[in-house]
Amino acid sequence: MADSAQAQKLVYLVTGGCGFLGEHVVRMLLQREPRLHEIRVFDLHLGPWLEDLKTGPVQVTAIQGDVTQAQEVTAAVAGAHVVIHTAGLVDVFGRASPKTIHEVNVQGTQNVIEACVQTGTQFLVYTSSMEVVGPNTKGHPFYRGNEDTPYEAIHKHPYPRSKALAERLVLEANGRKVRGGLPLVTCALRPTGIYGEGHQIMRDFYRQGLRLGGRLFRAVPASVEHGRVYVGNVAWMHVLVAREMKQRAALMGGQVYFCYDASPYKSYEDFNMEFLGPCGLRLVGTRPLLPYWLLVLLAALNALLQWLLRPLLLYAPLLNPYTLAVANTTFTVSTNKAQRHFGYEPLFSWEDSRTRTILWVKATEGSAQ
Ligand SMILES: NC(=O)C1=CN([C@@H]2O[C@H](COP(=O)(O)OP(=O)(O)OC[C@H]3O[C@@H](n4cnc5c(N)ncnc54)[C@H](O)[C@@H]3O)[C@@H](O)[C@H]2O)C=CC1
Ligand SMILES: CC(C)[C@@H](O)CC[C@@H](C)[C@H]1CC[C@H]2[C@@H]3[C@H](O)CC4=CC(=O)CC[C@]4(C)[C@H]3CC[C@]12C
Repeated sequence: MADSAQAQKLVYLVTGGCGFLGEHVVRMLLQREPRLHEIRVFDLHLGPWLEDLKTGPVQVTAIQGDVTQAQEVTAAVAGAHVVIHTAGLVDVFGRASPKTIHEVNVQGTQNVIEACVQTGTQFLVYTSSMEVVGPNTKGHPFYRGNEDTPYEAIHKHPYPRSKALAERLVLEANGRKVRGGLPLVTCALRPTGIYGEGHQIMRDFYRQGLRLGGRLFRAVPASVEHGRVYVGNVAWMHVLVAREMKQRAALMGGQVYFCYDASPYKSYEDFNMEFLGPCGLRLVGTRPLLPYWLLVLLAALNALLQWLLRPLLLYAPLLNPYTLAVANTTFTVSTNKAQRHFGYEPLFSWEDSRTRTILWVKATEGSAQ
């Protein structure tokens, strides 16, 4: 919102502000949004690191709350100029029930929208996902696609379904009159697989490799490319959209934007090795060591075990029918819509993103070297 009132002191609310992406958004706002008066960090689980942010000139307000509780959301939104809604259950491993995923990701998003309308907050940025598009259940590749590329989006898994429903709510809310009579301006950002400092799945792969004597075993063909994007660039895109959407409401309102940077197109596993290799791990096999049908069988066995063990414990391995299917389907984006609409350029180069991620992985549990 680059307007003449540069001195205007703004109040931002970041839901999910203590999550992997959310923390980077909070820190990016503090570093690169000069008009901030207050940043409200709303999350079910508040991080201890928030206390360290309270020593600066910007008021940092930690709010422990649940997006499924409308009154808690309304109280947190009231008085905010901008809401960046990243909170969500990012679960493709069967940890949460489909009902809970829907309640958090869809009803929670509806609560945020209604809170903006009821309290007069005019700008809402929603963290959507590539999964709103695909990969679809037919395994159709999405190769170097953009926001306008035709693609048969078919969702059966609770997570992508919830993201698609929530994104539609956000885009349809664009233009609604908020309290005071001004129009609500909404945007949805679609990151591909986010990586970087704080990525728990990367940490899980690292730990798995350490347990296996410094080795990981290829399960996905190197030819299956997956788009990935550095968390710092995703955070930067959120900050930039929030800044520009007031001046460019007619152009940006109700739009979706893929999050992208210069991260290379590689298979999910080969991309992870860009970071895990320098930390001492080795990816065994130039092609999958097990035939696909056996991987399908093992994934199904994992799903069965999860169901059988659920009354006793949570068994949620990385390999399940959904993760195997997604990992084995090419999904890459090539677009410049964010650059054309609001001047986005990645803040972090591939080299910088890679170095930062490697340093983080090494710091998590020392190096395997
Ligand atoms: N991690 C990835 O590769 C991608 C993530 N996204 C989206 O980015 C957003 C953030 O994802 P991550 O940072 O990866 O996940 P995360 O799990 O690290 O962060 C989500 C945050 O939301 C909070 N949260 C969950 N349920 C809540 C509730 N009921 N009320 C309030 N807060 C709640 C969690 O405590 C957590 O801090 C999500 O909306 C996700 O769908 C989109 C594309 C890729
Ligand atoms: C066990 C092997 C088959 C291994 O390769 C499985 C990898 C698998 C855990 C990941 C492969 C693709 C990932 C997803 C993708 O990056 C898109 C996503 C978008 C989101 O909004 C949330 C995360 C995720 C679903 C991501 C999750 C992990 C993978 C399935």
